Amino acid sequence: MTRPTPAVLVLEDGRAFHGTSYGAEGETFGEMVFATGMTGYQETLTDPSYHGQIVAMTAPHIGNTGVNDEDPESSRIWVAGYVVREPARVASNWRSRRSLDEELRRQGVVGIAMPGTRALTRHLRERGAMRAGVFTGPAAPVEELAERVRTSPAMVGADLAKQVSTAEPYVVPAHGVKRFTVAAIDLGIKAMTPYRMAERGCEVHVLPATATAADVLALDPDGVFLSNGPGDPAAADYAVETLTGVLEARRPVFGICFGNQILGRALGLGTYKLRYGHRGVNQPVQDRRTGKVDISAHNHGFAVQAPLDGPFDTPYGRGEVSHVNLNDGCVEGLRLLDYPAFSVQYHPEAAAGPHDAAGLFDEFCALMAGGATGTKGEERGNG
Ligand SMILES: NC(=O)CC[C@H](N)C(=O)O
Repeated sequence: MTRPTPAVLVLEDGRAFHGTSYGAEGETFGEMVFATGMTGYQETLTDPSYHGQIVAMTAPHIGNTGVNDEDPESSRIWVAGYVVREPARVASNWRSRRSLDEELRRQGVVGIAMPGTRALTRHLRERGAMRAGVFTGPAAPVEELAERVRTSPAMVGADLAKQVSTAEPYVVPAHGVKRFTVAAIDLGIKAMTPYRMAERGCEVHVLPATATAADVLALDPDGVFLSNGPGDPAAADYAVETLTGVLEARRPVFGICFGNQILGRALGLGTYKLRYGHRGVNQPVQDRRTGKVDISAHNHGFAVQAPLDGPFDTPYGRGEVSHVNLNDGCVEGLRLLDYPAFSVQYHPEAAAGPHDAAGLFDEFCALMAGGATGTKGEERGNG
């Protein structure tokens, strides 16, 4: 039997974890984060929001159901590196086409299987997300590797949305009768998001991250959607500028995750880096208006800073924090009170699940139907 190739994960603070190579061999650098979903590793790997991050799975056994051709959220794996405790030796599922190990190799994704995923998670929880590197094969001294990690790019200030966005616009047709035209700005969009809108009769025009407000408005959309995406929202001024143009044209707006942060910025709010972020499928989020709690899918390392004690002024009338996270109290949603726009920091498209928040897509459709708010009609009436 051939011996497995050794691998080491080195954090920027010098802590190292030893294991064996999983997936492609080589070396990789990125921000070290952990994801707590027990299911949905394919959706995690292919979520463009993970671009630039090395993801450790806290679920101890990964790869059990192999890799299928239906669940990817984009055309490729985006994680910079992958860390698991114990890879499944057998992939078994009726949809499985190949093993996860094979898929990681096929796509050149460097990973490590190591016993210390729990210690790693506790370390990140105490010290916060930090840069890391995975190195396979005969290892150089850890201090030397840590020094290389410390010279790799940091997540704060990173403008990554443009790197994952579609180069060309494309259209996802409405299922059945078309009710709305949606312009969706792809900052790192997941496949399930336009699908959820198409299911509700939206014809979704997906536009590159650098689309201008003029590009968006040229479609005469009933509503504008801002997607999730990787990187620091403070570095995406172009998206804020586009959204500002859209808000000035008074079109209904819905944003998810990065989109929530961009809406926050367009309203004049700041964003900040969370200590270690939320990545998983069981985060409790409370709707402050109804008190209802949704269990929801998350993947964010930044959050919006907004007043929690009541409505605040924005250039478009009053705004409020619509949702908060019950684990750490951070802002999970924004809503304008005098304008049809809202956003959430989490993932109602539920890929992977849960589906508690799916109704938010219906809320967007209700805003676009616009009877009550009538903003598009108003604008047209005035023009
Ligand atoms: N999934 C996302 O859209 C993530 C948004 C942003 N990159 C963050 O980490 O907070």
